[in-house]
Amino acid sequence: MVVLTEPDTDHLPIINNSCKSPSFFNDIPVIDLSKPDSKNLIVKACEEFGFFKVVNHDVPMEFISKLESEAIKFFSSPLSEKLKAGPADPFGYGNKQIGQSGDIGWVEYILLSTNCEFNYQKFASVLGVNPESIRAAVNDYVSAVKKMSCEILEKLAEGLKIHPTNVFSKLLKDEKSDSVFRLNHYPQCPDIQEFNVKNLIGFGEHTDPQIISVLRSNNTSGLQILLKNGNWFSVPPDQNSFFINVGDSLQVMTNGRFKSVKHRVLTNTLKSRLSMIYFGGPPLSEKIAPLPSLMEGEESSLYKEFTWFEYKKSAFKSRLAENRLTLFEKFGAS
Ligand SMILES: C=C1C[C@]23C[C@@]1(O)CC[C@H]2[C@@]12CC[C@H](O)[C@@](C)(C(=O)O1)[C@H]2[C@@H]3C(=O)O
Ligand SMILES: O=C(O)CCC(=O)C(=O)O
Ligand SMILES: [Fe+2]
Repeated sequence: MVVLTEPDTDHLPIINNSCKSPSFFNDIPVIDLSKPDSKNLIVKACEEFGFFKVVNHDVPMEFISKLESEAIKFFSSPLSEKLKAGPADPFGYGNKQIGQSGDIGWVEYILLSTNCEFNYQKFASVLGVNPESIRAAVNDYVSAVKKMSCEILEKLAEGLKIHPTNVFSKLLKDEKSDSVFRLNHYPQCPDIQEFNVKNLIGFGEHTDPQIISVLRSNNTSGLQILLKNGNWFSVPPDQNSFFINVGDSLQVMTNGRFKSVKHRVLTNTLKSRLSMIYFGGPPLSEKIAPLPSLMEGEESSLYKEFTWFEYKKSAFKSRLAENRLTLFEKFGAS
């Protein structure tokens, strides 16, 4: 098994060092959820970038801090202990290997499903604590972030003038919603500087397959998004806010009006990064198709009919950087 020990620059994906470091993207749309005009700003941000930052949210800081401190304790444990909570197949503790198709990055993580009974015992024994305390920390955080995601999706529907406004949020609220939660830890990597390598890939470029992704990180940079002009931009970290990504399924439901945003994480060689991401997905049996109320005039669907189960099955066999929607496009290459 590959473990996260010394950086091995022969095997880790590295960004060409001769490239200029991407600049910070200071024009990220900032959505204040307490403001009445936020619904229109959310639509604009999804159309322009598929990405935005949320402030004035109702997620209690104590839920964030509690989970963050449990995650720090977990990732600071000896590797031999952490490996007992793995391998990620896809759920569990993963180290360097991302997914099942050969992708690697300078990252260790915990991936779990929000609706399946999860084996918290595995994590709790690493921390030497009661599994119930970990379960509670994850559940409190995920429930609050899911509530905020539903609020955002309802505002989005309002902004798009879709009725009823719960078309998207009901998919996350469904008890069979196939949502995922992930804790990513990108250890600091000072040794790498000896190799004159500044940019090591933590999590390679990709889009998220679900409807919406909600990310919170500590104050370490690393996240980058690809803009329509083909340039990568670094997202200034903000531990008090959330960053929202449009996922592939929302792209399909809006018939391409919103694009799922390509993003990646480069490691910060001096500081470790810790991120928590909630991926809101529909039930497995849900048909993913453009909403009829969004189709204008003679507009026809850009996508073949498929269920989330079919998409997920195909997505989880793909490489990280692949365009997973191509297979499902009506007029695509396939
Ligand atoms: C290489 C892969 C990892 C991934 C499954 C996949 O085959 C392609 C999509 C990847 C992704 C990206 C967003 C989320 O982090 C994730 C959990 C997901 O739903 O799709 C991961 C998958 C993973 O890490 O298993
Ligand atoms: O860890 C991060 O900051 C982002 C990771 C990510 O994009 C993912 O897990 O899908
Ligand atoms: Fe992602």
